[in-house]
Amino acid sequence: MTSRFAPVLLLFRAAWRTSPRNVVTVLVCDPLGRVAEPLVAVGVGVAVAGVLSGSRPQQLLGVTLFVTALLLIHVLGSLGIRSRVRLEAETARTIDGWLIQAMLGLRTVDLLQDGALRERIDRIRSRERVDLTGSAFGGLVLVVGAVLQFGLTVLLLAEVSLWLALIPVLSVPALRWNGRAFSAEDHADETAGPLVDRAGVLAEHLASPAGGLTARAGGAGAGLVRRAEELWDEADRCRDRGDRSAFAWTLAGTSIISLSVAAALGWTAWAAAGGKLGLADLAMVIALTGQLGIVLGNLMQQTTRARRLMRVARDLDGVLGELQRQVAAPTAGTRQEEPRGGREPLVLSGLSYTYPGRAVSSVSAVNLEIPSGSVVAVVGENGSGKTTLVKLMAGLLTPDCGEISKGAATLTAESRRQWQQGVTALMQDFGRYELTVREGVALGDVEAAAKRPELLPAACTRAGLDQDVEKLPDGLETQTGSRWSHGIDLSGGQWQKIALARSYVRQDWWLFVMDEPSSALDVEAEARLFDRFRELTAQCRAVGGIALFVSHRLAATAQADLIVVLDDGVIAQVGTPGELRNSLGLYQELSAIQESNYDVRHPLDSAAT
Ligand SMILES: Nc1ncnc2c1ncn2[C@@H]1O[C@H](COP(=O)(O)OP(=O)(O)OP(=O)(O)O)[C@@H](O)[C@H]1O
Repeated sequence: MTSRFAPVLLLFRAAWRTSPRNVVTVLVCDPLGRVAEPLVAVGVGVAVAGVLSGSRPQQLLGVTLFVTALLLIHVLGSLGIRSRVRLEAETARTIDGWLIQAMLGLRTVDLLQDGALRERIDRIRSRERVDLTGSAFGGLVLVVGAVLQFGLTVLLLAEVSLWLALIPVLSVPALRWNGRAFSAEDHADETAGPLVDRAGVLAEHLASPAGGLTARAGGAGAGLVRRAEELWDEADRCRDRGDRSAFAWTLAGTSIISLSVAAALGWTAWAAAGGKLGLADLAMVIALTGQLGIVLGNLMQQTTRARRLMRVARDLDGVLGELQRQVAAPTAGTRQEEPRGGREPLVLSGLSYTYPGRAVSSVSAVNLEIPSGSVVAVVGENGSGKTTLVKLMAGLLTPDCGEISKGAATLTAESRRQWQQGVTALMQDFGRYELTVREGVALGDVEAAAKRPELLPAACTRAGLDQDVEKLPDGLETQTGSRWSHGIDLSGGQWQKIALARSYVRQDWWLFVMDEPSSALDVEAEARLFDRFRELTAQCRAVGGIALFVSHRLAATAQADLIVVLDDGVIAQVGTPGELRNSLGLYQELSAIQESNYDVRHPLDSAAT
């Protein structure tokens, strides 16, 4: 019962939160405007009766009713439409805000790694869906209006004759057939949706500067366009099939409605000819049956739309529910001490993690003790689980089993917030925020940056961004990003330096995570970054913090106090740089490969000797 009405309640809550005034206006104006339409016919009937009986007051009443009904239709109609359009646009924003809030409420990214859920969220957040969800509440009110209008029309006809009232009721099957038309369209949309999405990915790629370049450089553009067109054509064929089927059902529905209206008119003529119907009733019935086709058509249209809106609302309710359940998931019997720097080591025991939908664990039974005040390098081949491991330590993923603790603090669902409070991170998939450089860096700790603006230039210098900022037209105030007409697009390395500077803004950390911090940096910038590791080591020692960095560049690991070598999700080796260089194993193998690659002599040099 609750779950059935939950989506409707959700839509109402969203609309009410957005604008109670507009909700009331829509609730009052739309249905009343609809109900006023049959009253025009009543006005006609009363006025004709007044003319026939020669009663002036009755004539006046009829005309007043007629004019008032017309006024109500226009005034309430236009007020209702205005408020509904405003409400729809604003509610769409409220709902999108709720989704973003719910996603931000997740302390881990576990759920967001689930491809199926991501797809559902992306679909709801797509422009078209957001608009549809925003209009859902107004759409349901329109259905209420259409039902009331239909009900009042039937009642007024019943007032004249029960036979007459039965005729529009007979056309109710048209609504069922309309449902079939909706299902046919819906099925076509479901089939065409993934094809359109794939074509969209190709089109988006081709339209982006980077994708356009790939297409031109490789000469693959024509092939990609052809593939996108094939996908669109296939989607169009699916939709055409759906449209044909829907058209057949709709035609059947509208035919039965037309037959009903014709039957109503026929009965009226027959009854009038037989003297069973007075002139006043005749006038009202003709006016009502004239409207009947429109009333039934409107009912059909609104109920179809309502089905679509309800499906979107159910999707939204399901996704929000899933996200919120995760946020509120209780964990019993856990400690909530806040991890701090200090002397206690960070201890991982029996830690394993498997991504949703994957059969194999990305991190398996990891046991590790990391002393406080140390800089730790995590190395290994592609896909060995380095990012997964550091994300687990940062509290961004929830292990399937095992425990992470530091002193009295254990990382649990309840303590996650405090745990993350002391983490600063530069992740491999860092965000490229197209803001000013200052704003992009300040995101590292918005409050600290507002209180102590001097943190920003210092963080830029530490990240090696200062020289780039000097060359930008407005320094720190330069607008970044090619989406803005006055925006400056940055190089991959400059974006990475901004992300690095962001991680340096936070001051009160005990865990500093850098996942491939130099992947986009040039040789000089990379050398400066690792040179500055001495500062980081000193900082770690001073506060008892831990700095973790993931790197493919094994030479950089010489700076670390400890190196963790991962192989297929398990720890293959742990030791100091000296220990690992001198022991046989994966670290030595990988180092040998890298060194031999850097040692390759240029062919021209070889030829000269
Ligand atoms: N979101 C995800 N969903 C499913 N599997 C994932 C996801 N992210 C990573 N994996 C898988 O987990 C394994 C470990 O990935 P991870 O990113 O931790 O490796 P890595 O050592 O950091 O690799 P790289 O050096 O390429 O960055 C890989 O097999 C990868 O395919």
